Amino acid sequence: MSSTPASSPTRSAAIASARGLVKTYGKGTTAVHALAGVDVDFARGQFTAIMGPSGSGKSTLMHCMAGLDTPTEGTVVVDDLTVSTMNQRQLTKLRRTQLGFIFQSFNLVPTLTALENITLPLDIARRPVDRAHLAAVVKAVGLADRLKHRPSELSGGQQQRVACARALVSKPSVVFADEPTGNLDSVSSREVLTFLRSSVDELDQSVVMVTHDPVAASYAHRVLFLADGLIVAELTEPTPDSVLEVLGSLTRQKASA
Ligand SMILES: Nc1ncnc2c1ncn2[C@@H]1O[C@H](COP(=O)(O)OP(=O)(O)OP(=O)(O)O)[C@@H](O)[C@H]1O
Repeated sequence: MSSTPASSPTRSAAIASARGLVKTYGKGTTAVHALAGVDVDFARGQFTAIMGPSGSGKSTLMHCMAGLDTPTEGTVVVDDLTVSTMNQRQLTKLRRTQLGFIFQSFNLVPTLTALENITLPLDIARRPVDRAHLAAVVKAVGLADRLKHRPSELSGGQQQRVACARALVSKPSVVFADEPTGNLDSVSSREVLTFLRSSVDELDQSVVMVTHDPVAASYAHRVLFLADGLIVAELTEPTPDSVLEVLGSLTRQKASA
């Protein structure tokens, strides 16, 4: 009998997790505890948003999870691989083969077409392009008639949708998105967020997104709230109003502390 991926005893329910995650910048009296002992599980096949005030540790958490930064203490596991003990060569391979990234600033190569940008990670890794998956991703981001355009010939929203397709085309274990709608108007933001959500619901992707925007967070299945380097609250099935309410109560707690 073949077992489905979800029921396999060897696959954990969390696509990425951290235990006792500490990140300290600097030393002695000038030390900044960006992460102060975070325990977190990001569910497989879910869209998770990370929110919190400026300086609460959101980017640091994402960077430690994605092997872009090294934790001071604690363990990070992504798709059953222990990231926190990897050397630079292993981290590079992990990022190239297992992870997808979407940044606020799109980070497309200006001289390449949209299609060449999308397949670039596979070309760099010398991996074959799964044509059926590429077609599904291109269709999902609604870029089929823009594939020959260069980034300068695309709107900001279209450029970010190219970046989304690039992040997904290699079927990564998890996509990390850092403020993906930070440079977009509300219409383009909605397109990108709808795509990210559908990549989870329809393409079985796992997505972790840092955002300041309660509307963006409401597209996620779950929102985690950071304050002073710790996860202090969470919401499932968020709405913009419920997210704003938690953010407001965190701000009030901070003001009265
Ligand atoms: N390379 C660094 N060197 C020193 N301190 C750093 C460094 N990176 C981050 N920090 C500090 O760590 C803390 C957490 O930063 P981080 O960027 O993770 O917060 P954030 O929640 O993502 O903030 P923002 O919403 O403003 O982007 C802040 O106090 C920040 O100043």
